[in-house]
Amino acid sequence: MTKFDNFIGGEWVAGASYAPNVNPSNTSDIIGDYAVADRAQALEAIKVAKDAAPGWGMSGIQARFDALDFIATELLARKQELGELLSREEGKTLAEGIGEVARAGQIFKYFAGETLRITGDVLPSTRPGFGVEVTREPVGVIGMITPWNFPIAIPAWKIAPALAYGNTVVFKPAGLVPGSAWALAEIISRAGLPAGTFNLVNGSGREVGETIVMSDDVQAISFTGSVPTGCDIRNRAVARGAKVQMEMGGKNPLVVLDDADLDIAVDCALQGAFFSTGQRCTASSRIIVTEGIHDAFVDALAAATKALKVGDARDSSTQIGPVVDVGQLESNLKYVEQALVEGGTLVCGGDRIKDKPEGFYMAPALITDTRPEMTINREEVFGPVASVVKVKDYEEALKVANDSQFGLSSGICTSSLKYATDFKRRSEAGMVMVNLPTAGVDYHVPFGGTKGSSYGSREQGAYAKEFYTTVKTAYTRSA
Ligand SMILES: NC(=O)C1=CN([C@@H]2O[C@H](COP(=O)(O)OP(=O)(O)OC[C@H]3O[C@@H](n4cnc5c(N)ncnc54)[C@H](OP(=O)(O)O)[C@@H]3O)[C@@H](O)[C@H]2O)C=CC1
Ligand SMILES: O=C(O)CCC(=O)C(=O)O
Repeated sequence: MTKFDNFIGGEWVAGASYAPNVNPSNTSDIIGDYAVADRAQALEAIKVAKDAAPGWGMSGIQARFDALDFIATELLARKQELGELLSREEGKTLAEGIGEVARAGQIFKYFAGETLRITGDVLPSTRPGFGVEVTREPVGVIGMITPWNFPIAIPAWKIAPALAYGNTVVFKPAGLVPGSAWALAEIISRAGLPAGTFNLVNGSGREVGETIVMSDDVQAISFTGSVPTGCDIRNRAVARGAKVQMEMGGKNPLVVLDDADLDIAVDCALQGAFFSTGQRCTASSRIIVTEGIHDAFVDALAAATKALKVGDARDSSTQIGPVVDVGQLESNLKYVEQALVEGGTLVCGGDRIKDKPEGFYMAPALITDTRPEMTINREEVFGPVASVVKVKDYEEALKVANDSQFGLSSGICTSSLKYATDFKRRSEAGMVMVNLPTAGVDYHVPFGGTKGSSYGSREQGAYAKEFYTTVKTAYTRSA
């Protein structure tokens, strides 16, 4: 079995132990054994990142551009091969896996360009004879803790801006998907960065993650993952004075109004709820439908859901891959069961697919007759499960849509400019979609939410610099 090491201080370093990377489409397929770092190795990665920070922070923008452009170009050239690896270890379809690798490449291209666009301000002072300059400086060492559902795009949208703005990186990927992280690290290892600038420390959240969170030598933490883990990290990192940025999920509403185009609405719901096996923080897990279109919409969505082909992620005919692991599968099934106990009606799916015991396959679940206060409409499921809430009119739909502890993404299907405009203004979400699925975003604009979904400044696009830089104001006596 091939062994894959961690990357610390410019060297490939054996793990304190190794863990197998299992294919969720077929659990007899082991992709490789991946290094698992211990606390001492995490501390070593932090130390070398700290040592490298002054040098990389003072590096020229051409060196940063060249490194990021190199990474981008290789990711784009190898998107088929790396997309296949991603599908094999995470379970999203091959098309989605290839698309995600391409997206990671585009993110690196974008931030390569951003290195050439770092600006500041030159101002007169209020005092005669003085000048003022406002510049963007690196923050220092950035710790990155990432989830399993976007194993290359989420690391890319944290690592690329961190390096572009002159920071060094300690990257801890999710334990379930070390393969994409390793492949990305291997490309970065050849990008010409000084030793210690970028470090991969695959290891457990409890040991490696906590070491990163609690180290005073890590100036900032960027995290994506679950609410409990994110809140715990935020509380501890903020208490020691670190800068933090958290993306912690959603319970994203898709509103369907009577005047919606039925085909567009069904397509948005189907894609938003079930594609990527529903394992997206932007998934449309609450579908809020006005009463005039409700029955026709549910009938059409049920027919489309039943027709979805669930299967091996790398089979080209598959539309929905497996759930990522057995724990997530069991959790999804429990949420379906609880929705029925609380009064929901199961229209289709909601069970493990019996004739595919080799993987973690679940039939996409559509549940109707749900009420806003039911557990299924309050908590993030993170699987192929959608619930429908019937409402009287637009105002009630908006109220139900906003009635959530989360506020990541929201959507509306309507042919009315008036309702679309009003929804964009009054929806309490960080990202709003009109006649589009709640999931599926561009890489050059901000990503993030309101309320319990996010904390700290936005990720992606030019707004990323708020997190990855600190502002310095310099005064000069010029006369
Ligand atoms: N918002 C989103 O994009 C995502 C949301 N989720 C939600 O989270 C649920 C559970 O998924 P799970 O993967 O366990 O999510 P977690 O939030 O537990 O994991 C996310 C990352 O945090 C790490 N981590 C875990 N515990 C700690 C800790 N104490 N200190 C520092 N880092 C830590 C994990 O490491 P390790 O993998 O080694 O445990 C992983 O890298 C899902 O069912 C889903 O609801 C999950 C993934 C993404
Ligand atoms: O909607 C997308 O494309 C991005 C979603 C995402 O980042 C997530 O679900 O974690």
